[in-house]
Amino acid sequence: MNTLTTAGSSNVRVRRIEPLPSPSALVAELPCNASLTEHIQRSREEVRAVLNGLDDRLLVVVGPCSIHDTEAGLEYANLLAGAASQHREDLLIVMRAYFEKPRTTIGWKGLINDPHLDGTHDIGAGLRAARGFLHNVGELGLPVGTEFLEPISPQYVADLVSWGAIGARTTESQIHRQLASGLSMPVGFKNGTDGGLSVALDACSAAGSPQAFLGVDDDGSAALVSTSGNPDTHLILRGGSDGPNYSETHVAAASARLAASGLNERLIVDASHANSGKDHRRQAEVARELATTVEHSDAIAGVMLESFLVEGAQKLDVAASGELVYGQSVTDACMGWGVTASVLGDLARGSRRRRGVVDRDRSELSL
Ligand SMILES: O=C[C@H](O)[C@H](O)COP(=O)(O)O
Ligand SMILES: C=C(OP(=O)(O)O)C(=O)O
Repeated sequence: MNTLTTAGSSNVRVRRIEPLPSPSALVAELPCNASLTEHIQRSREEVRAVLNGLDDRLLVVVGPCSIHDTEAGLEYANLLAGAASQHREDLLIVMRAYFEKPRTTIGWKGLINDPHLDGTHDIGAGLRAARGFLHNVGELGLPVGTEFLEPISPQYVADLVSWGAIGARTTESQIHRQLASGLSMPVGFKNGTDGGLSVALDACSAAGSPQAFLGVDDDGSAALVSTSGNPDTHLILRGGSDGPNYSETHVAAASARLAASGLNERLIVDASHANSGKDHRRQAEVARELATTVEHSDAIAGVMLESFLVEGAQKLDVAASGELVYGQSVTDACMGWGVTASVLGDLARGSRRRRGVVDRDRSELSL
């Protein structure tokens, strides 16, 4: 149903306006039951404790650049749940499940915006698919992290999310800082695409403060939203057009700036994006370097990795209905599962050494 009014000077360039289900209607279809609620609350607390240094594990946010096929995403989630359990003493693993993609210019904007990958933009189905996916991954006992891009979509899915990110292209946006101030989970801000840290530091301060802004309520009606501020904001280093920023020197300098600004000096390092030049092979090398840095850097609370079942990326042409390779990214290139499993092992070893736990591999070797 098109509810567009074109009278006079309004909506001159709008083609259609179609109603969507309200957040409360979608939540009622797929409610967050008591055990899921308990899991989400507990995992948010765990993420918070790691970020604040109260839990000495390393947070690892790992998963596809974007979820475009929920079946392949769930197969990946099952593998990751196994790794999360294997490394639970050393790593707090959160699955990266991104449904909204910020684009440099144009391109597929993610499962919520275009779930059929064909330019039909069935956002109602996209919201339902994203919520269903989060529900299924939550049932596996795996916490999920996502990027929040649209200011309205969190009302449909945020109750199932344990960690949130604001991307490099929106960290400077007041709308996204306001949104983060009201989100119920810890939220990381990426540094700017130019590599600048100031925008992310400003974002952490703004999102940590109470805000009042325009939003929607659970019934989808326009509403004034007043927030208390998010005390769990933090920085994510993702490199920039001025080069990577994952080295120990970069991390120490960023941490010192955070401390000087009265912000959490512990941060997350993204091994992908401008820290790897979007090259999945380079990403694995960066991640292994980070595993070594972690051993003697308390500033690194977490690491982000882009990983899927099959390595690399494939081109998505929304106009052509070509076959897609199952389990391979349609946005940025990802590490394949085999390399990911080995990188997780290295990160677990780095975390274990930082925690001062005797490394069995090493002590056995020295016997
Ligand atoms: O992580 C994803 C991409 O890096 C980001 O969405 C920008 O992608 P683009 O430059 O291909 O549009
Ligand atoms: C878009 C992303 O990253 P960035 O904002 O750092 O480009 C992402 O993590 O998917």
